[in-house]
Amino acid sequence: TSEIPSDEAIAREATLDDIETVAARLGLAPEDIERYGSNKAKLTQDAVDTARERGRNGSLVLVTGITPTPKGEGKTVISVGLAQGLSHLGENVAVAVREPSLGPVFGIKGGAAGGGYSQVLPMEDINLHFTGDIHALTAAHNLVSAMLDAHVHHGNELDIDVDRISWTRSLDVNDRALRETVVGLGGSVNGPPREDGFGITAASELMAVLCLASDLADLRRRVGRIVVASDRDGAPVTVDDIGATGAVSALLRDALRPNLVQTIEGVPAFVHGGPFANIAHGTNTLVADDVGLAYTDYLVTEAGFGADLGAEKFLDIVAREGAAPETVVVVATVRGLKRHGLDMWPADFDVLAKPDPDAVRDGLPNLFHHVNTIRDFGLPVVVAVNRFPDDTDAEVDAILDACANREIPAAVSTAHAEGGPGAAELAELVREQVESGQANLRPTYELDDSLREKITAVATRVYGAADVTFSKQAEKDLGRLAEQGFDSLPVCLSKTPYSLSDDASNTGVPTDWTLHVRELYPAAGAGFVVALTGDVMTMPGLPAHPAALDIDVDDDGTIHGLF
Ligand SMILES: Nc1ncnc2c1ncn2[C@@H]1O[C@H](COP(=O)(O)OP(=O)(O)O)[C@@H](O)[C@H]1O
Ligand SMILES: O=COP(=O)(O)O
Ligand SMILES: [Mg+2]
Repeated sequence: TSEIPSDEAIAREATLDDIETVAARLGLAPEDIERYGSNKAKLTQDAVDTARERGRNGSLVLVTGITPTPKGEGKTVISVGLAQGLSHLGENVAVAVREPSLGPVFGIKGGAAGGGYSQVLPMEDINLHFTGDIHALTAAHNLVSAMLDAHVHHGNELDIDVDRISWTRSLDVNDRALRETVVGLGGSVNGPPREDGFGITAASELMAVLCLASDLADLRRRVGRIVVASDRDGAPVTVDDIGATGAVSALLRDALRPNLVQTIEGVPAFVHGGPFANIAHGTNTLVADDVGLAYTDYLVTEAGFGADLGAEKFLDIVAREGAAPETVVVVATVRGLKRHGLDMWPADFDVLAKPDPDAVRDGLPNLFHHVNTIRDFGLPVVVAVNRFPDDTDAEVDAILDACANREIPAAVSTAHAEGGPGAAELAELVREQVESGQANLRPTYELDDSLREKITAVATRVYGAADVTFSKQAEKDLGRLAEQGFDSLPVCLSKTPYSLSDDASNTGVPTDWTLHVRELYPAAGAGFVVALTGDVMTMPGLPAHPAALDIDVDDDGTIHGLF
């Protein structure tokens, strides 16, 4: 067992700088921030506008990873640790990560604020209510639902087909009981009854819109374009059509401004936006990246799950409008590679804790698949071996030796246990790769490719699929999307994160497999088409022993059990 105190104990021991001191490290004056207490702030609109004028001077470093276990392999920890490591090298640096969703906080994964001596603080605030952005998104999302049902109730002038309302409701909770619901029961005063359901707020298209909008005017245009239903002629009905655009934009006005906090070592941290990468595009807001790049020389940011999900979506969707990375860090862990080497699903963490260098070696093909994917995008890669306390030298060396044999720059990080100094070697390697100037991003597909070609390109070149099949429903969707002019949008594939394929039990690098696309729908506001594969759900469920069982608060207000 590791002798490192719990994340919560470390967070409680930490002394935080006043948020104005942190802002000053970015060259921001007190009037550039709106304080939310002494350790949190939002940037003012003026500060965001000034950042836009300054342009993206800094270099973006994207952190991704191998195909993970359900506990995650440490991308957020490495993102924070690397930013602290670069700061120790004297670099002007910030980190940008997503805001944790209450779903995983009370579910399996816990918070997403990093961990150990590489976490962003104040951890409790960030993991719970923070500055209210996710609450605002939930309210805005459900206002659209309420106005949609009210429109149907009061005469349905738009002739909305109640059996083809694609906009379900949202809550920031893991609750499988809400996946399929019926609303409008109780007679005509409440009706008409219809099938509905809930997705987790992280999966709401409003979350994606918040993360991709460049400013309030752009957010408003995107909100208005969101397709919420079809009418009885099959034509799309949008948020504009039901008149909800203004109210929704008003609810999201403050949420659009980036949140500023700090890492445990005082490095400025933007925590803003929170889409997951299996059911959405999985990276923080474009605004936070732009502000971070305007005020620093290095901005470290993370894309969710493995490189086949968050990184592919960052590079093929976000980087088309936002900044492209100068270097990509692929995080590998002994436990994550062992799981592949042992062909293990579900992950048994007791077995994974047992030293087994051979199993680590047998799992390496998964790491090299992701390294090759990033190199195919035209970007330099650095492998970060995120060392856990019980990892043995033999297991760590198995990874380092194999990287050395393939001339892949790699470094061990002990940033979880030691903070920035634990990522010094990693920071040196990353700085070298950034300064090499070799980055030359080339996306997986062109926007004028058909949706079918785009999906096939991602499936074969990034996932390693041999072929792609489209269900009858998906074939119909392809036709309708082309008719409605959505063919020129990028694609956002919704897939299990636990396998390169659409079947979580396929570990390592599956070969000779076919990706099954079952349905597609337009995220016209976010500006991409979502393709559903396998049985990925937009509303996760709680496990038998959810983290919530171990969370409590003392009478003096001290919260326990968050991690
Ligand atoms: N080196 C490490 N030692 C111990 N725990 C770690 C280490 N790296 C990550 N963790 C823990 O593992 C979990 C997943 O880490 P996280 O950075 O959130 O992964 P990801 O962002 O890839 O999902 C978190 O609870 C984190 O505190
Ligand atoms: O979207 C998932 O993000 P993590 O991989 O950081 O949990
Ligand atoms: Mg993370």
